[in-house]
Amino acid sequence: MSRVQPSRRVAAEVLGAVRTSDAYANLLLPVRIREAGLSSADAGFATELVYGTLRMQGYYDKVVELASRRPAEKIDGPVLDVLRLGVHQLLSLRTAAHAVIDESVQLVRIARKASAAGFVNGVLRTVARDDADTWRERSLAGLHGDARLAVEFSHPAWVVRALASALAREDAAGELDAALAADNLPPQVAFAALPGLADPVALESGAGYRPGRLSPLALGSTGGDPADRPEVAAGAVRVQDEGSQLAALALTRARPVTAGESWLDLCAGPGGKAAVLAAEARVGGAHLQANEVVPARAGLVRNALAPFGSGADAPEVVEGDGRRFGEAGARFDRVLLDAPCTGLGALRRRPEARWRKSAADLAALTALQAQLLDAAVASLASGGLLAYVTCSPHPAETLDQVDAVLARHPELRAVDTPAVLGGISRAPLALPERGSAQLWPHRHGTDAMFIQLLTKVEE
Ligand SMILES: C[S@@+](CC[C@H](N)C(=O)[O-])C[C@H]1O[C@@H](n2cnc3c(N)ncnc32)[C@H](O)[C@@H]1O
Repeated sequence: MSRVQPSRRVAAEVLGAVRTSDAYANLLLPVRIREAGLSSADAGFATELVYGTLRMQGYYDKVVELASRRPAEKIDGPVLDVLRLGVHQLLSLRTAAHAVIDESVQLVRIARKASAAGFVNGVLRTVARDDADTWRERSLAGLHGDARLAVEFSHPAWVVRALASALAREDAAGELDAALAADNLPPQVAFAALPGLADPVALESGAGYRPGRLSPLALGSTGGDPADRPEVAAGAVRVQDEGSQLAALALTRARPVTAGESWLDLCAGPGGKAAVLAAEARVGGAHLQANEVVPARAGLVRNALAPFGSGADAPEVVEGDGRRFGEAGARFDRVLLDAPCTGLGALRRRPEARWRKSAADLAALTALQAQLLDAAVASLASGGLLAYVTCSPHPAETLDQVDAVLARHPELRAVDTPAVLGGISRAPLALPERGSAQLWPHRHGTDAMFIQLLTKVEE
């Protein structure tokens, strides 16, 4: 047992928990790393093993099937975890075969699957006999179209089709390979310096930061643990994708803020965009209400907004179903609907997400999105501004929702969102000339956020 490197052991445990108990790798892995007392080098290796294996799982299963002549679903879960980890090391990390095979055999023993030790040994020896290019050719032989891309880029076929149709709607079908490949690369860490609490220009020349790329709040990282930075610990600087920053700023900066405006964040958990809204609201003299239906996530929103205090001008956090805002009640000058969605735009940072969601989840999500959109429209004051945002490029969650809400509500008008973002971004944004903005990892280096501003005409 002692012959297994602790990082491999932690990685196998996390893969097991992701498979059996719906654990989130990004939440569980840091806990397991801490509990195992891994050095920072071992922690980095464990992270690479878990994230890399989960992202490429679809492709690795194809390799395992060819090498074992057995369908992956017929292989015992803990044994398959060890094989996936082994294939990742052999084909992507190019780790020495003897180390991978020896430790993989130990790992199945630790998983109490000693009877599979010979099988694991044989399969990984077969994989190690050929190089990554040979396995790639072999895995793709005879496959065409979506099925080929699904294996090559390790995405479920329905996700390949969703990305293809989103890109085709922008006349950018030729970018599909680049979009799929970008989902398999780790995102760069980006920070948001919250207006009024931190100054990105002052920080960007300091230790640990470099200038951001698109968002005027953004800072890049030169490495190290974000939690070690005092301004991060104080909540003045947050880890946040630049696409999310731009989505929040589209709402707050599309037009000047009038003191006394009231703003609503309808689906606020865990509070990343709410923090940007709260900072912008304070600077402009607006008041923010942040709503979240899941109590634990409402708690996260409270934590996210804690640096803004509890005075009369502090943001208010409320709990409940956002659809209740459609009933009679307060009207807001600006509303953010960052809707629950498939999350297909954040596959880089949630490595297991692509295997968890299915096309069947889409129908329930799109129905909820439409209801939340109706509530957002109802809660919007005349002349008010609504930002409909998803962390998904799936057209059923983005363009189709926008077309449908405009058809249901003749009082709504689409705002030229690429033009608004063009005025906010530090660098030109390659966006198609239509009313909606779709950011892409391969093109913008952000999550694939969709942003559509809408306004209610004055009655
Ligand atoms: C995409 S996330 C929001 C992310 C958030 N804006 C941020 O930047 O941190 C969507 C949130 O909507 C919440 N949600 C789901 N259904 C809801 C509903 N009916 N009413 C209000 N919130 C809901 C989810 O719990 C989730 O926290």
